[in-house]
This record gives sequence, structure tokens and C-alpha cells, in this order.
Amino acid sequence: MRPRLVIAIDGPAASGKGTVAKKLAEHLGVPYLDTGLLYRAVARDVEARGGELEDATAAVSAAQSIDAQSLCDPGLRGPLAGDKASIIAKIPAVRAALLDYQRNFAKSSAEGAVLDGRDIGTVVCPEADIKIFVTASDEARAQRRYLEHQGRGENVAYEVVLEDLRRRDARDRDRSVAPLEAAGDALHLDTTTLDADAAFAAVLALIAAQITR
Ligand SMILES: Nc1ncnc2c1ncn2[C@@H]1O[C@H](COP(=O)(O)OP(=O)(O)OP(=O)(O)O)[C@@H](O)[C@H]1O
Ligand SMILES: Nc1ccn([C@@H]2O[C@H](COP(=O)(O)O)[C@@H](O)[C@H]2O)c(=O)n1
Repeated sequence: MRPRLVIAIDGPAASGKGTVAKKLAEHLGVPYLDTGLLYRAVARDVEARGGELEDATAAVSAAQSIDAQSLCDPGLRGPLAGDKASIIAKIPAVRAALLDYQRNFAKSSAEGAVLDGRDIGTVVCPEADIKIFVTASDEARAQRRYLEHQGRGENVAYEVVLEDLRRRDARDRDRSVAPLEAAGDALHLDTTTLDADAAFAAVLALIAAQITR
């Protein structure tokens, strides 16, 4: 029988962490949480109530009343929602309000769980069995986002996508609480030259090597 595994996957925007995390959860038959959706949903709810994203009181109130059912809202997808999420994600009390939800999710299944985000290996699940930090060059990540825009028929210049991505990364890296960074014991995967299948195969190999060590 396979041991219970909690797997933490972190990395910057469009590094491909969500793609590998979802595949991994399916492969292992464990629940998967895209924690970015929580921050996106808080930003959505603050604005829906007429609040400002920088208003800590409004953001904490939204974080405390987050509705798990509403995380599948397609309006949460896309870079604008991600950018708004990164503004409320800087507020320490918002992060604190979302911690229990994430930690309870990690404990919710006897088989384990896969969570992806920015601070899973460092703050949410510091005791995770496996931690993976997924990266790719800025240019490769911007190209992925650019292709997403094109797929939706949106006319956005590659240079604008690159600039937006770098601004969001900087906000996530430079914040005072739970910044985007690799845990000291994380395994590193650079997906710049890997397609999604190759990245998944590389993750499986990293995990196999760690488990059999
Ligand atoms: N290895 C890869 N090679 C090329 N494209 C990829 C790869 N992995 C994912 N993609 C594509 O890149 C885009 C971003 O991938 P994904 O959503 O997994 O990134 P992410 O790191 O979870 O981003 P975010 O934090 O913004 O949610 C998607 O369109 C996805 O299909
Ligand atoms: N664990 C996390 C996850 C996300 N964030 C913030 O939310 C933004 C959107 O995240 P996506 O993964 O959906 O792109 C992200 O830029 C972070 O600001 C976070 O702080 N911690």
C-alpha cells in the first residue's frame, strides 16, 4: 500500500505548477486544491460588496466567509483576477484567515492531498511529505499566458503579458508575509524546455527518487 502523501507544489505564475499538481492528484487518486482560487475569490467578493482591494477589513471579512462552492466560478480564471488576488494576498490577516481552510483540506483525505500555491511548502504545510518548487523562465511563462490570451481571442501584446507577469511575481516575492519562495527542503523543477507531459514525467521521477531514498 502507498503511504499517505501530502504534496506541496509552489512556484511563480504560469510556471506550470497547477498543470502538474492536477495531474499528480489524479494519478495518485487524492484531492487537489488550487489555493490561488481562494485569493482570487476573496478579491472577487470584496469587489462584489463594493469594497476596495487594499481595505484590510473588507478583505478579511470576505476571507472569513469564503464559500468553497464558489471556487469553480469561471470568472476567477484569467490574469486580471490573478492580479487582484495578489493585492489582497499581501494582507497578513487575509492569509491568516485562509490558513485553516487549506490545512483542513490537506488533512481531509486518508490518502493525502496535493495543494499548489506560493507558500504551501513554507507556511501552509511545512510538514508536507514532498515539496516541489516549479519554475520556468519569464519569457517561457509569458509565452504560455500569451497563448492563453490568443486562445480566448484576446488581442494582448506579448510585451504587456511579460510586464504584467513580472509585476505580479515581484508583488508575491516582495511581500512581508509568506512571500513566494522555495522551502529549504523543496525539490526544484524548471519547466522552461519541458512540455506539460515531460514536466509531469519529471515530477513523478523526482517523487520516486525522494520516496525510495
Ligand atoms: N510544461 C508546460 N509547457 C508549456 N505550457 C504549459 C506547461 N505547463 C502548463 N502549461 C500551460 O501554461 C499555462 C499556465 O499553466 P498553469 O496554469 O499550470 O500554471 P500555474 O503555475 O498554475 O499558473 P498560476 O499560478 O497563474 O495559476 C496553461 O495554459 C497551461 O496549459
Ligand atoms: N498559496 C497562495 C496562492 C496564491 N496566492 C496569491 O494569489 C494570486 C493568484 O494565484 P494563482 O496561483 O491563481 O495565479 C498569486 O499571484 C498570489 O498573490 C498566494 O499569495 N498564495
